[in-house]
Amino acid sequence: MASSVPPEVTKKSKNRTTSFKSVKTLSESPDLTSIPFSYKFTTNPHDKNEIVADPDDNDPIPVIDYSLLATDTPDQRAKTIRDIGKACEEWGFFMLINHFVSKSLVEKMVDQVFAFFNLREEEKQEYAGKKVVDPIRYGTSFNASEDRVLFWRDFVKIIVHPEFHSPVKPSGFRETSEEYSRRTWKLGRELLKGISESLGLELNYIDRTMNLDSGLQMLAANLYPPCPQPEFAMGMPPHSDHGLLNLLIQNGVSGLQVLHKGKWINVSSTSNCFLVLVSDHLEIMSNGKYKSVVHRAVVSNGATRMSLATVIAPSLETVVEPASELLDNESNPAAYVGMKHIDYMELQRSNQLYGKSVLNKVKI
Ligand SMILES: O=C(O)CCC(=O)C(=O)O
Ligand SMILES: [Fe+2]
Repeated sequence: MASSVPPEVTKKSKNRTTSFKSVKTLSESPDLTSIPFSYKFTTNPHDKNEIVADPDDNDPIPVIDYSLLATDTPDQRAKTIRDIGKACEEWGFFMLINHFVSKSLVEKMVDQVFAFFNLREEEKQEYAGKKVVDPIRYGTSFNASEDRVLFWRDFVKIIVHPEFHSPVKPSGFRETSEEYSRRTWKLGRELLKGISESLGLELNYIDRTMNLDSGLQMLAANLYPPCPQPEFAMGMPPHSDHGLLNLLIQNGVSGLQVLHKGKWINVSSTSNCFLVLVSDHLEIMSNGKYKSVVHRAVVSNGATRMSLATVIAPSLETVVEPASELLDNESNPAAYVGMKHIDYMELQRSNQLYGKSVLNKVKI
């Protein structure tokens, strides 16, 4: 049976009992030719019957040009809002180009995330927290005490709104992540205005009802070091995210796959483009009109992959339920029960991460 608790690191950090062996440390062992049993799926986790494909020219991944949403030309804005709505309905996902987060800031942020993961293990383990609302939480796998098989991934999650937090090291992380958080928060809120309109609601509907003035923004960075047996390991299993939107960037190494019409579609990385994922709370508030996208991260034995998710989410105290304006007792009754955001996060944290298992718990 696979052990559910990762092997201890030899050196424990001060005052911590939760130390673990990171995948980074493991992957750097000079004699590693196979993965430890605790990371190994006994059957190939990339099921033989599943279809993995590159995007089809006849059904391409939707691309939204942000500059056309921000334009003063009403026709162009209206068309972009329709395109966003279509992408949220048909894919739960789109690529965003021509936005206002500069390429140099994105590159600096990627460098800082790598610098964080390159700190000494004891320095990172200072942040080996347990609770979903720990302001900074460094960990491995998804929920190492719950996961039956460990995932080939280390992560750090940092809450940056409503209060900004940053690890002290590496130097420069605070300044870069503060600016990056500010820009992406603004971008997320602007996108949610367009999304409100695409649902036929007033511009500020989501902002207001999700209490975004005190909304939760979290930076979630993932590191996927080279894996000697990628066919038996998984970086992140199929899942959908909590929150409204996830603005994802990656370091130029592919590995993200989204589930679309029963196929896993490889999403390659293009420069200075955000991958925008519809998340569970947008599915709930839209009463299922927009579907949160199921996605996963596969690993390889090539270069280290890094991804950085920026979660744009309701305040922790907000009870998220279908928007009453969209409901109709006869033709569109509420399909989800309301739940506080923080309770939803706890539910996700205390369960195995798999598909839409958490969302299904609030479905009527
Ligand atoms: O690494 C990726 O591309 C996906 C990351 C992800 O799904 C997440 O952080 O929720
Ligand atoms: Fe995700």
